[in-house]
Amino acid sequence: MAVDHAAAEVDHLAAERAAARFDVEAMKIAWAGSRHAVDVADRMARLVASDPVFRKDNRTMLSRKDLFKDTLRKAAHAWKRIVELRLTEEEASLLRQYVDQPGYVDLHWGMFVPAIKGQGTEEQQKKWLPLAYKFQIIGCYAQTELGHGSNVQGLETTATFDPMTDEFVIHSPTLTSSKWWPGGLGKASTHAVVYARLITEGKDYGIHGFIVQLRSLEDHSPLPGVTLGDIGGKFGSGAYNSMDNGVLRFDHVRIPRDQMLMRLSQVTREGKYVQSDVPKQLLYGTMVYVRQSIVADASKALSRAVCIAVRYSAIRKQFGSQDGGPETQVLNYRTQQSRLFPLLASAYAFRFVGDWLNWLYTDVTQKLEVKDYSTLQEAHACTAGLKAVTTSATADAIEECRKLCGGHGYLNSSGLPELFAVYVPACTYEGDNVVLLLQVARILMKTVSQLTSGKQPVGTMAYMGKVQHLMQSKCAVKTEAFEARALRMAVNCAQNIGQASNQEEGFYERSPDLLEAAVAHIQLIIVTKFIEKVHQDIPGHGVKEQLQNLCNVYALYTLHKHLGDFLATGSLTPKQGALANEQLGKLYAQVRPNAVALVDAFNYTDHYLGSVLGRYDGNVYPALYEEAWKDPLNETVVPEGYHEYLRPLLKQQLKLSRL
Ligand SMILES: CCCCCCCCCC/C=C\CCCC(=O)SCCNC(=O)CCNC(=O)[C@H](O)C(C)(C)COP(=O)(O)OP(=O)(O)OC[C@H]1O[C@@H](n2cnc3c(N)ncnc32)[C@H](O)[C@@H]1OP(=O)(O)O
Ligand SMILES: Cc1cc2nc3c(=O)[nH]c(=O)nc-3n(C[C@H](O)[C@H](O)[C@H](O)COP(=O)(O)OP(=O)(O)OC[C@H]3O[C@@H](n4cnc5c(N)ncnc54)[C@H](O)[C@@H]3O)c2cc1C
Repeated sequence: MAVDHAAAEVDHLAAERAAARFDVEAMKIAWAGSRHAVDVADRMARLVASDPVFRKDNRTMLSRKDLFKDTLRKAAHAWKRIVELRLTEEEASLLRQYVDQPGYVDLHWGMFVPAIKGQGTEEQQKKWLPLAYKFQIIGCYAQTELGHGSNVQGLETTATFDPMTDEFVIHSPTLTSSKWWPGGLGKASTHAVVYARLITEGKDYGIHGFIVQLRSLEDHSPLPGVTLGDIGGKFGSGAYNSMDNGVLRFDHVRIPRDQMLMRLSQVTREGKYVQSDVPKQLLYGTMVYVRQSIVADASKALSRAVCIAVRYSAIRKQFGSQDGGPETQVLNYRTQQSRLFPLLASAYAFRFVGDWLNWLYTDVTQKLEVKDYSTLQEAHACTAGLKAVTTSATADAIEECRKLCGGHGYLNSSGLPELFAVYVPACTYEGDNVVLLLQVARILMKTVSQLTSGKQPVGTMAYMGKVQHLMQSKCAVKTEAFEARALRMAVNCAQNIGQASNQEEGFYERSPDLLEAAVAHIQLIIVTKFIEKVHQDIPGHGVKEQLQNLCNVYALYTLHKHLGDFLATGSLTPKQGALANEQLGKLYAQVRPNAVALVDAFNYTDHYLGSVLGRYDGNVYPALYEEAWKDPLNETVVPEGYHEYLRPLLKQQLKLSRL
């Protein structure tokens, strides 16, 4: 008798859900942060999913031009709905998230507005923000140039003050000074916050921000002296090609003096440069803000990939029966579990560390308002380091999820290729991950050097103050081992640098080790914040236990993956390392019955997930089959090109065979 495999697969997810040993609804709250957060997210996700304008299943088949126009249409429609429904800022931002298509709006709200808020005076905010809030202007963040991205101090664009006219002259003196990459610049933006070297009274005062109008508000044409366009197609089909990353050159473009963002420093009518009493690093404040939001985004992207891979692994069956009986769900293979469950645990880990980072950012911002700059370094180290570690891990994890889904993972309809292509530049934008980890390493070296002077490290570096204890102790398999590993790696680097002829040379020579020391420090933060989370009061049947398991999986997996560090620094013995690995295997067995419910707790709609493999109902095979027929290649039975290229070839073969 023919078995209806499709019906059997659907039943599988129901059986998986029934087997879960915890309250999924309560876990949704633990994941989202509150009942309110679950409800708002749910409402916005459904609003987007039910609106045909937000359809995205055909995205990878659109040409670049059509994709861009589709992005403009979606952005305009989203704005219309936001205004019509009088959505709050929280609701509007979630709605944009669920539209799930990179576009100029991200940079307008994500960087242009925050740059004016952070670096503009009150007057400048009063003038520019209402225009931006109502979309009467569209803005982008124009910092990176063709020749310089990572090295902000190396930017070449100039803003020279002309006291005769009370204007700045913005100029691109070389090809390499062309602004290159800013999202939204290529086709959509009317304005930009442009970073340029401020020159007044013949002196170069370094990089400052300026609001510059680029396009006419009448017909969108570039203003005189402005040359701009899109920089061209990017990695993957669909994906980040919806974004108009742009190029921009200035030929002596004049702007009024009051368009220099003057909260941090000013130029007077006479051309005098006046430095405010705030640290100049606040110029980098917008980047700090975006880096913390990128950490929150990492858990979103990772949880999407993991949700697809877990559900599909529960559906997919291979081997296990020689006699026609049911085959084994691939989720039951130990290898599948050991590849997948650490990623599931990482999604939760990044979610909680992202929440903590958001708290830290808010706290630092409040302190800055009362001129307390004491936590600026902590904010920089944590945002830079966590951005680097979480985005690298997430990009690798999405690719691993694709492999975990076998051949079907390679299809666009799995959603994974596009998710990867959209996500992977997060390792580069907002600071190349290596460059950011070296920033963390510099702060670690500074902290180690201050230990001897008796200065007590604070915040996430406080553990370094326990130097006597951590350098000597034998550690149990818990946070202390992570602390000892991170501290010992940092101290080793500092000692090696100390032997070099000078500090800079030593830092340069030891930079590969410094990267690893920085990663160890950041992983300690992630583990610590996860542990702190599970120590909180978490309501709901079995929820705390599940989070405890995932926390242990994250910590032990990280330990297993970096066992070399733990052994080399003597933070663990080989026996402890082996025991930790044993324990990890046992934890996977505890995660297994809960895996599907743990990804259900992310509460993603099928629309947002965008994957036939990750469908909530598990009805994978009919959906895959149906999806294939939608490909433009299947619009005709005989392909275009048959008469030109296939038929003559086939006829020729026929003639040859008759010879
Ligand atoms: C709800 C809304 C959500 C919104 C989300 C929106 C997200 C939208 C996503 C859209 C997608 C993509 C957007 C991408 C946008 C971009 O990519 S914008 C461009 C980003 N560019 C970079 O990140 C450049 C990276 N480079 C730098 O940051 C600096 O050049 C670098 C820090 C590497 C070096 O700077 P230098 O000035 O040369 O400084 P140093 O000598 O190394 O350091 C001097 C001291 O300053 C301290 N420092 C450095 N940075 C900061 C900082 N950000 N904050 C505080 N302090 C900082 C550093 O520790 C040194 O301190 P010391 O003197 O030792 O005490
Ligand atoms: C999709 C996307 C969107 C973007 N959006 C914007 C935007 O809206 N606005 C904007 O201004 N910019 C934007 N950017 C630019 C982005 O911020 C830069 O690309 C990023 O900061 C990296 O700089 P870079 O390209 O100069 O890389 P490079 O610094 O040239 O990196 C090349 C290599 O050199 C290495 N390297 C560099 N410096 C060091 C060092 N000191 N020590 C060791 N290794 C080093 C890096 O690790 C990397 O391997 C965007 C980029 C992308 C990809």
